[in-house]
Amino acid sequence: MIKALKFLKPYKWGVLLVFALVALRAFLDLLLPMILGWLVNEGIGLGDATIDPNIAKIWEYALLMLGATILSIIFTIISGYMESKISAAFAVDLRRAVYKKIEQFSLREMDHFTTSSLITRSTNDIQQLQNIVNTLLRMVILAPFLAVGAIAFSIAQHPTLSMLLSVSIISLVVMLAIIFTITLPRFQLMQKLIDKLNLRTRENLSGLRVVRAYNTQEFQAQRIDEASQESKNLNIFVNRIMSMMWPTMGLIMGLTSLAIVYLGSRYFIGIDGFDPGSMMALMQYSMRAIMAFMFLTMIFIMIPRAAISAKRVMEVLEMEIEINDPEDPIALPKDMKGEVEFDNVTFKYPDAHAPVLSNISFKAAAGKTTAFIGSTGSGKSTLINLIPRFYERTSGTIKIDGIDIKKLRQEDLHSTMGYVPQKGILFGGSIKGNILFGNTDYDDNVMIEAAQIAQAETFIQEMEDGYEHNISQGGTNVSGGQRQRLSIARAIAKNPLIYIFDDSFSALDYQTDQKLRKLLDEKIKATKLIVAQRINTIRYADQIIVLDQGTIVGKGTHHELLKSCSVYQEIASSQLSKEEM
Ligand SMILES: Nc1ncnc2c1ncn2[C@@H]1O[C@H](COP(=O)(O)OP(=O)(O)OP(=O)(O)O)[C@@H](O)[C@H]1O
Repeated sequence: MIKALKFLKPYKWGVLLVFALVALRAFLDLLLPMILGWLVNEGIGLGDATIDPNIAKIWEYALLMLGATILSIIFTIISGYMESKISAAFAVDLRRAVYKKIEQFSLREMDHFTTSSLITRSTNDIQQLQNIVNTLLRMVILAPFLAVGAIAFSIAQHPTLSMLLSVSIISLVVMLAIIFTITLPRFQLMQKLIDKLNLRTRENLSGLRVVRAYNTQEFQAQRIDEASQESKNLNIFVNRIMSMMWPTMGLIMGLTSLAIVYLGSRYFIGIDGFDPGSMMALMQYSMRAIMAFMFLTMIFIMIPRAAISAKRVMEVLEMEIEINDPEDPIALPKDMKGEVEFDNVTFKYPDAHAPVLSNISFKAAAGKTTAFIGSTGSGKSTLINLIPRFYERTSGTIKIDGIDIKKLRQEDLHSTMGYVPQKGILFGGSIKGNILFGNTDYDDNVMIEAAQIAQAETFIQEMEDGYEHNISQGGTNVSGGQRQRLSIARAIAKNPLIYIFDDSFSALDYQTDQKLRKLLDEKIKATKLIVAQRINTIRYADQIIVLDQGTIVGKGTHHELLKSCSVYQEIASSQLSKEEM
């Protein structure tokens, strides 16, 4: 919690001003009952029927009370405005920091938190913290100030009667302690249930078509309903208990007033200068003291609740990032060629028992095409993901032009690469924006040539606004093949040294696949690393690496492998005709 509150540091002067305003307000609030007491005694003259009301005094004290109230309102408005502004700015800073941190996450850290939980943490949890900061700014000074002030003034009015307050305050604190002992542990559970609800809703919405096609709407709805019921039941339970808080407090306040009036008028009035004005003031101070203890208890209660959200947010911010830039990075040489080398690389997923890649060694020559093939789950995507350091190899070395990629800044490393993921990913915005995503020159000719090579130009031109056509969020208004081609065009427009195609041609028809690869070979002289399922996509590659259960079982050209590698032969025979073989 304290660590999260450090994000308030840039606003320390604002916070101090709020505290000063709140203290002034509390001071004015404490003056009011005293002035009321004077007004009653000196103005109305209650308790002595022989004295006429002193209208001048009533006016004087009434105006004094009005002035104090107006000032208090002004301070409250200004401090309220500042509290909202500071807490909103605090939330923005925190959200920005969380987002910045998540951006540095490797896939390992993303797997650790899960996307849904990261969304809840950066929205709901930060919102909770914003609310708490807002409330704390107001109460952290007000509550102790009012509590001490109200009790001191009560004692000054009548030490014996003010003992009643201790009974009221103890009952209040006991009542609140019971309520919060029951509810607090449930708050943590509540955040977890929100995570779960988010996860299920997200899963269901992104797989909506599959859900419909398999007529499992009811089953899915039931799963969401289950999560939502759990959250609902818990919310109802917590709110039911919390709803007892205000009425009980009202009861305690009422009983305290009653006791003061009864005991005061019966036993103490007229003794030792205890007059009706003092009794009224004492009543008002008691109310304020009870309120103050209510605020104080709420602070103690809110802090653990906020601490839960703060902990979840700080977990993200403090997550040790596995993949960091080296302290003393090597600058990218100017004349890079783009040779990629794996030297005895082994990789194990964090929670897995066995490595998915073992002792991988190969060299992908600069400017040549190296392809990876193997059965599903053989480790092709994992291998290719190690090159941009999306995952960190467990042992061995990966080099580009002889430089260990660990010795490069990640930004430099990524600047050498055009990465096309298995699932074409597009962003909301124009086609142009998507293609020129990594091209800092924003050159239209580059865009058009990239689209031509990627076989995307024809369908782009058929669209009403051509390159300005709007891509909806997640690229849902283009087909799978179009999405892949636009992703490929994006990599080409970046003009990288090394291309990484992670099964990026799978949604293309045979003809388009052929044309695209032909143009890639003719026009692009960079190093190409291609993961593919189809032999036809890679048969002309300069080198083909065959993977089986995470190890290399064959290396060579199509013809060499057909002769020497049984796994390759098996894949080829399942895909090619006898003549092609
Ligand atoms: N994030 C992950 N955490 C743990 N294990 C994983 C993770 N991703 C993949 N795996 C496991 O690693 C192995 C290799 O997966 P990978 O995706 O690299 O295979 P692939 O050859 O690319 O498969 P495909 O051709 O089906 O895409 C599989 O057994 C898979 O279950």
